[in-house]
Amino acid sequence: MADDAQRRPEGQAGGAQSGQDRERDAVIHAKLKDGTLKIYELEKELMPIDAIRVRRGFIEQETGTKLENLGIFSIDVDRVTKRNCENMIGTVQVPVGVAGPVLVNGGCASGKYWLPLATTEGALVASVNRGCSAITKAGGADVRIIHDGMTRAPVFATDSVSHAAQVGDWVTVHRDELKAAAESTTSHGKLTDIVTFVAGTSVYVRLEFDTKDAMGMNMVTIASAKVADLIAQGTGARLIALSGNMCTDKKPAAINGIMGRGRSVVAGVALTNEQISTILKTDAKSLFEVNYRKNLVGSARAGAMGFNAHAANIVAAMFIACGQDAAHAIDGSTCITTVDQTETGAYVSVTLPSLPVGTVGGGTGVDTQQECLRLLGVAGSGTPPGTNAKKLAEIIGAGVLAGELSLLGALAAQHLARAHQQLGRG
Ligand SMILES: CC(C)(COP(=O)([O-])OP(=O)([O-])OC[C@H]1O[C@@H](n2cnc3c(N)ncnc32)[C@H](O)[C@@H]1OP(=O)([O-])[O-])[C@@H](O)C(=O)NCCC(=O)NCCSC(=O)C[C@@](C)(O)CC(=O)[O-]
Ligand SMILES: NC(=O)C1=CN([C@@H]2O[C@H](COP(=O)(O)OP(=O)(O)OC[C@H]3O[C@@H](n4cnc5c(N)ncnc54)[C@H](OP(=O)(O)O)[C@@H]3O)[C@@H](O)[C@H]2O)C=CC1
Repeated sequence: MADDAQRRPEGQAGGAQSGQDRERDAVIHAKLKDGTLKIYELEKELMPIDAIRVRRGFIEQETGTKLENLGIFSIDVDRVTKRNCENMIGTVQVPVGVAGPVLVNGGCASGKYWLPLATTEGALVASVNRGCSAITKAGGADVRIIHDGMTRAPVFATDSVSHAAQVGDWVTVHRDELKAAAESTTSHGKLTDIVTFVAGTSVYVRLEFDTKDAMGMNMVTIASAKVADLIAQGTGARLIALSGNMCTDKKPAAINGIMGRGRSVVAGVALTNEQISTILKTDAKSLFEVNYRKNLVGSARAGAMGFNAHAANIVAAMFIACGQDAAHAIDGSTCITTVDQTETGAYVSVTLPSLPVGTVGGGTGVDTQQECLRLLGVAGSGTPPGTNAKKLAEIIGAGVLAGELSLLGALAAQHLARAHQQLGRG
């Protein structure tokens, strides 16, 4: 943790610049302008808080834009400039709302949770809040992790299709050796599966890891580099790229939906007719029909890879609040939502095959994001390792279920436009 000087926003207590400071900044700006100093080298000469101010001042000059709000923040920039962001000039503030409490009956998460949602979309928090209320009144969401494994798939070039097939055979025979090499790079990660895919002379080796409480992309990438070197040495195949896109990271892909990636989560809740009527202002039949014609048939007709209403909304908002990699919101979009009519109402579920989340590493240590993780009781390493990340995945699964319930309800009741008129444009 850095001292207060590191966190002090310019313009707040002690942040006012003296004439001497301004002169020093002007000298550095001149060096940046003539290229004798690069903007990414500022931290070598200055404290991070000063490097950020000087860089921002330079960008203000270069673009003729005043950036006074970007310069107001409370996070520990000493840590962030080392681990999370290069060429930092400030922060963007995203409003965080809470929804809940939502009762979760999970394999790891158990109890009532307030969900932090970072968003600028009016009506989103209200919607999730309504869904949480429905879930909690219904006795809670059943949530389970059905698969857990982060993947990296290097691509190799071979001389012929028979050579490509040999690479697959070699990997099978040397599996234990590859596992030992991968696990020598990490004290937490475990190599749990290896699957090879061939396309002509290209071979993709999809390596899957249990990453415990880390989302794991750095951990898995480092371990995969070691494995890839052994495969190249042992088979004569040429390593073309450590990521061959069969991982698949940050692109929507059927393989993630079928085989899972990160934590695969299912969440479901049984609602009574009374709960559907009083909380969602609709009935089970309408909920079923909206889900069928919109989420299932509509998505199929559109060629969509997700069969849901707005799962990515909740995933993105919770990912941003909780320091997850925001690009992975794309994985949230592949959710499948189902509505089964029952004798007493409806059973609604969401299946998220790919939810890459962690409670250590990446952005989880940034002060504001860490507070959101603490709010959920999942910051840092779990006991045993892995349980905190699984808890977080289950809580997000319940949040997605809440969002789906509320939006399906609003669509069934013809309330969508009204809600956004009232809450999204005030
Ligand atoms: C807006 C509601 C919730 C009103 O819902 P309502 O049932 O008319 O309102 P209500 O006044 O009867 O309140 C019901 C509950 O909603 C919550 N609630 C109500 N108001 C608030 C508020 N101000 N702040 C926080 N929570 C609020 C709260 O839980 C409350 O219960 P209570 O606590 O009073 O017992 C509802 O109409 C709704 O959920 N609409 C759907 C809005 C939505 O989901 N928008 C988000 C995404 S839309 C989008 O981005 C994707 C899209 C649509 O394009 C995807 C697609 O193609 O489908
Ligand atoms: N490299 C890439 O290709 C990509 C990187 N990213 C970025 O990667 C970052 C996330 O990578 P990730 O590997 O999760 O994070 P970090 O790189 O921050 O590493 C996490 C490390 O924390 C250590 N650790 C301590 N306690 C635990 C615990 N309880 N469970 C698991 N690990 C623990 C592990 O060390 P040890 O291994 O020594 O045990 C682990 O490797 C994000 O910033 C993301 O944006 C995203 C996509 C691609």
